[in-house]
Amino acid sequence: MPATAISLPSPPVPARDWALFLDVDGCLIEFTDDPDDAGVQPGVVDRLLALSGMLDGALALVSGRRIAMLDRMFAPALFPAAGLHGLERRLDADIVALAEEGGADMRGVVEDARQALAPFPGALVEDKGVALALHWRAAPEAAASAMAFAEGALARLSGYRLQPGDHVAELKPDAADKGTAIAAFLEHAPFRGRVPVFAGDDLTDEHGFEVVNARGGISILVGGRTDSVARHGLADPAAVRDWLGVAR
Ligand SMILES: O=P(O)(O)OC[C@H]1O[C@H](O[C@H]2O[C@H](CO)[C@@H](O)[C@H](O)[C@H]2O)[C@H](O)[C@@H](O)[C@@H]1O
Repeated sequence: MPATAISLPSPPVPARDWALFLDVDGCLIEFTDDPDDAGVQPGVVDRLLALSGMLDGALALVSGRRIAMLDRMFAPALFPAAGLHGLERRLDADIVALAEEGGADMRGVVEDARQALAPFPGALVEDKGVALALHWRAAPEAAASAMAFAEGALARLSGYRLQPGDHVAELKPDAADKGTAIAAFLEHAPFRGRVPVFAGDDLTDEHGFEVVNARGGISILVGGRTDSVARHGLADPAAVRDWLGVAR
């Protein structure tokens, strides 16, 4: 039975035998109206690098963003990462893409999405190549139109699924999710054989929580969602940074 975040116990302090997986938006960093305005607070990168050293490198970012965008946000660090909700992966040097860039069908959907959201100032279309996000954080009145557009567009995109999120609807290939990405990392050094720990806030993170729970790990819901399978909770990104030991 899912529990409310407020009833979830806090996670233990990070331990040397963990494989630590961290979601980004809404978990490590606060939400902003425009995804391009989101930034990583001072001290976060240095602390994550220190934690990665403590874990012999077993720390990865697991995000809906592209890995190239994560690299810009967390520069100069290049952490192991899963991007696009698991469709991109980097264990050490190279980024492996599990789905091809969107073709003509996707280009048409992107153009039509821009038209569908044009009447709603502040609503945004984020073109991620193989995936597409329709955002309405700054235009809540666009929510129903964005969801209706995304549901309708699925018929035009073979092999795609709708990934709902926090003030966002995303269209992405159904080839992977955050759970399959975490499971794949756990097959390889330095992640293999460690206690999997995953912190995240959104519906896409539930796939990761399920994998971590099934392996006896530690799942951590950030925020107050009430429909999660996570077994631990933290209130917000500031609490996540405190838990990780980021200096204030
Ligand atoms: O898996 P995550 O790292 O949490 O990424 C999920 C999506 O995050 C971004 O959108 C979210 O954050 C934006 C910036 O704060 C916010 O404006 C938006 O409302 C949120 O949904 C990102 O833009 C997406 O591509 C990610 O999939």
